[in-house]
Amino acid sequence: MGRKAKFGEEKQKKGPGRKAKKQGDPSFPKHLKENVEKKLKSSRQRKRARIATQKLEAKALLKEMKKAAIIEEKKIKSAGKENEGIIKKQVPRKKAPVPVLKEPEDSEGEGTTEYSDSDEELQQSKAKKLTKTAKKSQASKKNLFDEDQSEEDDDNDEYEDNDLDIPDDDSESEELGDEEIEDEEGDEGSDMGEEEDEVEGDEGSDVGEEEDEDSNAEDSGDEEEDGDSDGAQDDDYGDSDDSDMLPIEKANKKLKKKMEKEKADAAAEELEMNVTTHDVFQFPEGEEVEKMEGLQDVQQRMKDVIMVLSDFKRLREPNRSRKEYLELLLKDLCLYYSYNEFLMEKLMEIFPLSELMEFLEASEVTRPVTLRANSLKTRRRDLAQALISRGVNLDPIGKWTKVGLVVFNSQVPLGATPEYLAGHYILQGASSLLPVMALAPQENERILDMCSAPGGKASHIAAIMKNTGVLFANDANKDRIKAVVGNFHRLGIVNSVITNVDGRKYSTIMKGFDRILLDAPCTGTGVLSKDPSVKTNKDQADIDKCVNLQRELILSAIDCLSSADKSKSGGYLVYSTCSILPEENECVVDFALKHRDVRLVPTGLDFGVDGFANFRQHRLHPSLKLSKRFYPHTQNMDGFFVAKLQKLSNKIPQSRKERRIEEAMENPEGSDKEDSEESQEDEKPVPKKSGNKRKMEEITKVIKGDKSQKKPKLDSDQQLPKGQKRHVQNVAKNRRNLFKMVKNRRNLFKVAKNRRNLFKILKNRKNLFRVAKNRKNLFKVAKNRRKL
Ligand SMILES: C[S@@+](CC[C@H](N)C(=O)[O-])C[C@H]1O[C@@H](n2cnc3c(N)ncnc32)[C@H](O)[C@@H]1O
Repeated sequence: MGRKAKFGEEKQKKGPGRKAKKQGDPSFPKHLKENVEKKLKSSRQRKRARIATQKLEAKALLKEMKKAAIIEEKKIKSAGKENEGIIKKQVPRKKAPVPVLKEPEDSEGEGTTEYSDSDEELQQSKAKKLTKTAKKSQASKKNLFDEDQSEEDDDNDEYEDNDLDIPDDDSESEELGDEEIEDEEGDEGSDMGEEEDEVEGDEGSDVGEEEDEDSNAEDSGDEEEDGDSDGAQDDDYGDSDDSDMLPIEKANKKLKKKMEKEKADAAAEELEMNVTTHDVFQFPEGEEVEKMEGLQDVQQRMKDVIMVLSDFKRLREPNRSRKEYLELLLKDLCLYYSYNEFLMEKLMEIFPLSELMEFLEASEVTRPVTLRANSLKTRRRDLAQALISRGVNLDPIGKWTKVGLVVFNSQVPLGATPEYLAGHYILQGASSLLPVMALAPQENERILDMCSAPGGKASHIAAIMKNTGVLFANDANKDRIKAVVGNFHRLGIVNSVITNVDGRKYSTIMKGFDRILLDAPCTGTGVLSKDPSVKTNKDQADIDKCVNLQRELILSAIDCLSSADKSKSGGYLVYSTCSILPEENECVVDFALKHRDVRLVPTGLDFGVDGFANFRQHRLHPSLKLSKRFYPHTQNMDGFFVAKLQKLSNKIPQSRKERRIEEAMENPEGSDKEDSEESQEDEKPVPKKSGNKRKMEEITKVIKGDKSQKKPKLDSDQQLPKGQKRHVQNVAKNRRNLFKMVKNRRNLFKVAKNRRNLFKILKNRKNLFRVAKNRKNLFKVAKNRRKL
């Protein structure tokens, strides 16, 4: 039998039964006493009362689930698209508490009891739970690192430091820890307000009446009652399949249905919007192009144009070309994302439209703060523990690095913690770990970082070398080199020589390095979120300037390198930039492949996008696919390029063009094929001599007649159509002129020859005068002699 409500009476002591312990007797205000007594006469009414209570429970749960779903959705949005991403755990261990709904399946009784509290109680219990789990969360992280430590105490190598990888099946405490974070966020609370009201409103309308009438018949506690209640639920939900379900399960089912419906509605809405767009979008005329009310209009037009371009045949306006649509899109993209047209065009050449949008969006979002644990001074797990205890929320970056940590939020400035000052870590973008990993430095090697300031990658190299061998850290910028000195001191690097030399001249100073990192100066088009000024201040001249410097630096770096046959460990060069422009990346490496005896080898990085082997008019070496590109929209890291080269010998191969010129000099009659591709790639101009030679050959051909070409047989001029006749006449005229030119030239030669002869004659004349003078003198001498 169910417990009866006691109106105004003192509580009766109960026995030690489970239910008696769990729940006190229900009590009601006295003024309701009479009504309730009347209304609690039939068992049917009591059943209905139970249903009402269950409904209440379900509503409360529903509300919780909605809250969690909204918070989760917000988090996912803010975390950006990281599905493919390497830094996946930017929003770590945050799960909507939806799975909690399954709990009652395993432990029915508990589930019912746990969620049968009133709304307020539920909130209170949650708050308590959160306070507990807030502590638990930090503790659990510590434990995680502790476990790693005990497992890997003998592990000193950062490449083997496989510690912090958090299992996918996150612990409960982690989930709850996140709930805590969610609750702390004030704005979420305000977002939820509306939702709560809605739910409460629903409650009122659904069960308000029954609640008033029957809420005192809460818990029967015997089996007969349970059976009845099932029946009652059947009545209520009208679904015989649901009869065995707990209210929580029903609530879950209901929520799922609601979510599906919302999803379907959203899809339908989008479809409708698209269809409308198809019908409505008209290419703007004249001033309409500039006349946009706001960014939303621009955005809508961009979407429309992309849609048209995606199915151009069907959706275009008949008299409009693809170029026109692209130009309109270019304008809108520049306006919407604040780029200059030059850079936007460059980006449009690199990415297909859909990917371009992803890239642009990702470039609007700042990348997560990441740091590298300095393995010379600490282990990543120890550092993580220390920082966690200071209120830093962090995680390993990903499985691909053993030293990187991503920071979600911090209560302390990361550049001023005792750990930072003691050199236990350095703040470094995730992407800047990649070139060093590709370089794979070894202990006791001689390594050069040609452009090292401020020393992030160089210090990473030194750490992997474990302070053995010699690391030359160079930079041409005197001021920036100071940062290298500072960082090296802080990080405890003692195997390094810091130099301040123009990298282009380094090979004249020092050679014979086992490995070289050339992290070249570049336009910075991969780090737009860090430096948005790049969006507007770059032009072709900047790119050309960078490319020329990069070409010179890469050749110089190769010249500094030991070749594979001389260096025990290989003679490797890693070329990297934080630009995504192929001109600064693949094209520079391709240039090096043509001008030095090097080959591309795999970077060893098993993620990222393959480099371009073809790009627009550039036909690059196929092995350029071995290079790697990294983008903010695919890896959630700065845009980056990494290529690894191995030097095979010190030979300097001639470029094809140089070979051709030499051949032409040796054999002027030889073939003179044009290689358009190379003429674009190579900077060196063709010597004038060869150009004149070619011109002369052409002239001779015209004069003598090109035997290789069939002459058209002409019977008479009358037989030719008008246009051709004129052409033939022109050719004849030109031919005559050429003859004249050649004749004149010959005459000029003759004139010159005659001039030369005249000079000779004059010279002879002078000599004759001299002879005559001498003769006169001789006569005088003879005369004097005779006199004597
Ligand atoms: C991309 S930054 C290098 C970043 C560095 N590798 C790091 O990880 O901290 C490029 C560097 O190249 C340097 N640089 C520019 N021209 C140079 C040259 N001709 N020779 C050597 N270094 C140069 C710049 O001063 C700049 O510090």
